[in-house]
Amino acid sequence: MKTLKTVTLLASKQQTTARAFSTTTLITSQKCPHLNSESSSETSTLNKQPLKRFDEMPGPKGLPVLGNALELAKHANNPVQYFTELAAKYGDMVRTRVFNEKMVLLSDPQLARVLSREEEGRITLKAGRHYSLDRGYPLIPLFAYTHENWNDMRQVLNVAMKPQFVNEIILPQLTELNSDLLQDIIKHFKFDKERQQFYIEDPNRDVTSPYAFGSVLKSILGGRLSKEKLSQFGFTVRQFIDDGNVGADLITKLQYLPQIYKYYKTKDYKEFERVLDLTHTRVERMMELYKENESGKARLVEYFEERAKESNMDSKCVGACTGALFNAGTDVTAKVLAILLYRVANEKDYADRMYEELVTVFGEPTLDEITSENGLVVTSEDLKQLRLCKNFIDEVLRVDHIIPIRNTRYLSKDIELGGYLLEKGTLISFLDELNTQSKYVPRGCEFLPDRHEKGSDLSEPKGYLGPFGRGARKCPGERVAGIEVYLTLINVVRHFKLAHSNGDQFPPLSADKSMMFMDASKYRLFFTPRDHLINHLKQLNKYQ
Ligand code: HEM
Repeated sequence: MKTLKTVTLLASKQQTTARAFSTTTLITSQKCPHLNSESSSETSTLNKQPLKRFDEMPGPKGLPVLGNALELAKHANNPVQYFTELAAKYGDMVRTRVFNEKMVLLSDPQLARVLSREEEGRITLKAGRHYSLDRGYPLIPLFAYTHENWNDMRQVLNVAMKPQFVNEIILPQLTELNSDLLQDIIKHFKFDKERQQFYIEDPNRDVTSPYAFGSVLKSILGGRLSKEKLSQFGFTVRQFIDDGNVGADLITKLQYLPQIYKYYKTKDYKEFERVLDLTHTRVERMMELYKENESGKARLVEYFEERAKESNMDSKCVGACTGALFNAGTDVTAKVLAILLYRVANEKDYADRMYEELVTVFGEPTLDEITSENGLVVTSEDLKQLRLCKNFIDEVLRVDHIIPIRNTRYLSKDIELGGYLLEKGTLISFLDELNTQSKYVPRGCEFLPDRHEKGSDLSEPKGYLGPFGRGARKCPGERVAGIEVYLTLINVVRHFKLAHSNGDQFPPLSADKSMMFMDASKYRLFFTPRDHLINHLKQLNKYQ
């Protein structure tokens, strides 16, 4: 059952309304031009209307004491569908309650943006906190309470977000992985004789996961996943990712169960401890193996160290932040990249146009991009010229977002939001799903990259919450992820034509515990190599 951190509830309804005009933080949203009047989300204080209370917000009827606990528990395996139904029925702000803990489901992306920027409160992952304190490890922001000093550690993570580091570190490091990515794709090719095309059994597992892992490694530690280094790891990339996923599932499960593990190590907690110990040792091992910067180019770890020193933090903090970035940055990006490939396969006209754009910027594709040590050299000047590719990526991130319930904030103070007074301790989650989004974005359910052209009639209204969030808690890996997405798109489109097994329809995403993903066992992804590769693939005996 999903229960949330216990909150101290405020006083009576009368007190609440009386305070409504005084001590709260005002959070408003611009009125969306595509929004009908019924679902307007401007705060009523602008019209000097009294603020409404949480209980006045539309939402499913709850039971005495339990609130909506049973309903939420019933849908725990598919919360996205349930929350989408709630949003369709009750509107942009839906209230639910688990015992005395208040939750709001917010579907207005502009209000979500303002909230993300204004509110720094976030739920604490309790099992991770307990584990770190038990082991004497520093608390990463996800494990710290909002009232604690989480910001010093967060400033270390934020080093990865500095705009100047895209040009100085992230892109120069990641462009060197271009040929590895293409070689890895080819390595996993199987030939479908009937279709006379190649396919990859599981693009996420086989290609995009190792690439996402390797990209975090390269940008932070400047290292490559060479055979020699891998043999010294003592673990495989797959094991790192799989154990990370086990840890993520268990931390979510333990969050919603009584914290018995504080007194007695339950089976789940022991397993959680085991995988976290493994991750910890593995990150330490990688930091040791790549202590010397083998790339000869700037890398992030030195800047993490510098930032940590400024706040008098020791090297353990740098290790903890590096671990957090590996954990948070691999699985999610791998899933996004796999979906991107299916989109390229689905949008054939766009893929052709992107190919032309890439030829204009980089020239005709060559075999050397696959066989040379680093592959195609991509600079930030090149990226600036890739307008179609940029629009395509923006649309993939808008339409195919894999975390539809996200940017959750745990109110650290009372606020006014969308005409309501919401009390400290309320949990607000943003639901970003096409049906709800299409109230704000013209033809929002359609995949139309050109909407991201400046001045397009179909553009998202200004002030939208992007896929990585905003404010102090936004994703610190945004720039690393952004470059990974670009480079994957560039390399794949230059060398292959893609198709999938679901005809003209984009294959529907599946849901696992908290994320959406493309299920490759249901929908196959096919590759047709461009002409310059055919001999190479014949020499590799791939056509059998
Ligand atoms: C396309 C891929 C990615 C998407 C869509 C994504 C999205 C997000 C979102 C929505 C959040 C929560 C933000 C909030 O609460 O407002 C987040 C947090 C986070 N992301 Fe990402 N992310 C991606 C890739 C990455 C990468 C590559 C890294 C590491 C290099 C990373 C590291 C993190 C970390 C460490 C946090 C937690 C930050 C904290 O504790 O304050 N992410 N991400």
